[in-house]
Amino acid sequence: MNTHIGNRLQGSLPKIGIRPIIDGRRGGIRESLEDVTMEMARNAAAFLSENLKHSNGLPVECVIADTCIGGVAEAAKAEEKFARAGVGLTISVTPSWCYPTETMDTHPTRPKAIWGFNGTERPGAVYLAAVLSAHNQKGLPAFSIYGRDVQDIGDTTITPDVQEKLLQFAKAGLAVATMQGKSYLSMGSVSMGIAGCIVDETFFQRFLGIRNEYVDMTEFVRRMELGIYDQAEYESALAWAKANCNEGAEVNPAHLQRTEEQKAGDWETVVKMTLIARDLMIGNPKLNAIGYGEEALGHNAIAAGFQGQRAWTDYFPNGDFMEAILTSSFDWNGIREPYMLATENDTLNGITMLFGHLLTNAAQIFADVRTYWSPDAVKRVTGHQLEGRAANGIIHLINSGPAALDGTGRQTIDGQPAMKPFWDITEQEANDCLEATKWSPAVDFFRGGGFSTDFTTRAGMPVTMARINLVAGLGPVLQLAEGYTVELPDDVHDKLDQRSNPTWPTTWFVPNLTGEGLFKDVYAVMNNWGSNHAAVSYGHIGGDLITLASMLRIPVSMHNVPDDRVFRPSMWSAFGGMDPVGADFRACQALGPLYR
Ligand SMILES: C[C@H](O)[C@@H](O)[C@@H](O)C(=O)CO
Ligand SMILES: [Mn+2]
Repeated sequence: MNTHIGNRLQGSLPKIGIRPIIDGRRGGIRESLEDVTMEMARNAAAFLSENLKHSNGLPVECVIADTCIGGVAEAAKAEEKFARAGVGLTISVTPSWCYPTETMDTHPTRPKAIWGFNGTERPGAVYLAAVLSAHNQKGLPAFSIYGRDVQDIGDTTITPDVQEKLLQFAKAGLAVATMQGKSYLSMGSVSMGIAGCIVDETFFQRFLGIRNEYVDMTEFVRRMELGIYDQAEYESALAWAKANCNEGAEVNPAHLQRTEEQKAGDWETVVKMTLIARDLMIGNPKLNAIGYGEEALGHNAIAAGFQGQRAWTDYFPNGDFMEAILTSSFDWNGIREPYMLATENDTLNGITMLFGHLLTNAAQIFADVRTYWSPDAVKRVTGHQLEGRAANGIIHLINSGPAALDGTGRQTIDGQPAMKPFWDITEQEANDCLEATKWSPAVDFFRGGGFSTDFTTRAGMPVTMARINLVAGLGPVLQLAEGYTVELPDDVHDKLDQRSNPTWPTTWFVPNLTGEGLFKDVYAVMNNWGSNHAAVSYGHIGGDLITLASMLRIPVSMHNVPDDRVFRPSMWSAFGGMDPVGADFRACQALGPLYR
């Protein structure tokens, strides 16, 4: 049962502003267009509200300007209404010719789209072309939505191609607006010299509109020792963990095994850590009641990371239970929105997870990009010939201990494995995810013990792996690969898993190949990955990620998304539409980050 709506964060949910644009000439023209234009706006609003939800489960609201916008006075009035309502992105709609610079949305940072009706009784497409040229000339990029087939004026249906573009734009625009003003919370600092953990405040502030917050991991010790957590919740959480988390095999040599007594203590610690990390991220009113008003507020963190190794894990139980449970869509409180929490405080992977979450509303898998297994290598080691989707080789995604339990693939859509928004997950599915997961005593890397998440993702799940990298002289770049999860015969899996780490969560991934360049073969994808980590989202969401990246002015260095799902502001084609990858880099560089 969906007992919780989403996470409590400060700041209102962004709305979509709909701007009905009209030819302002009175005495016949404007009058003839009023109804059809407003109707187009109402249709767009209804369609978006019916099809979109915020990641916390609440419906997306649209705000329509009070009147059609025929000139600058009405544009300003709409703007005033939008500012009051908290509009985070706009869609201008029109079936007719109107006056571009007098009616356009000139907000400097808000994502914008224009839907120009494809009819010819009145020239909506002429306006669309003219207003896009104005946007491009003024450096205010806008997305162009233009139906493929001519419709009759007054036809209120939104054709499937237009629907797709409205949704792709709106999802990415909502993600941009949702991130704005929130925080990323680093719990600890840089783990084991991993560069992605270094907080680049300029990136957060200027590209994402996110502020950076920091706490030392000693804060966990203080809260555990002084009892700064909700005692009643702690008891129910511990009881739930005991009842629902199956302990996995002990694989440590005898001299490294922790005693039963130590393990019992470790369970108490990891449950407390989970409560504390969540309270640090979003606060907890219960702490107010026990005299900790400041702690009750939290850090308004839409995403966070936990350093773990090694300052913490050399002495305390590792963060695997905390990271796995918080990034999952359920816990002792029931089914709820997953938290975006990066292992090793890899801030760049944490933000990639956040992108995936805001675009899919579902949990994300944090993974080490560990091994490319060629068909020959698998054959040599196991005697097995890879076949089917795995025939060209596989990439072993395996995080160093935790991953969202949604990653087991035990939720389904039409019988196929999926990771779903929390409001679509059934209690049975949550139980199946728990059932498919073992919690094994941590291995030798973790001197302080803890319990790692061991599962194997079910085959046949369409997924997208992605990663933001920071590159000197370039800034942030996004890379992504759409593909599928696969499974191997048990004995083959075990042989490969044993070589890596049998106590950690495995996703066998196969990218969709194009036969050329970075997607020439599976090896090329592995070989061109920009770091040790990736975030894995449910579905083929490369198109949505590309749209979002373009809004933030983050170029995409590597993707395998078919052309018809690449949707960027119209300005991009002027930077060299014959060479879309190069054009993306040039456009992002010329515009600079979204926020100054
Ligand atoms: C346990 C190891 O130290 C792992 O944490 C390490 O291989 C990584 O995950 C690096 O990202
Ligand atoms: Mn790692």
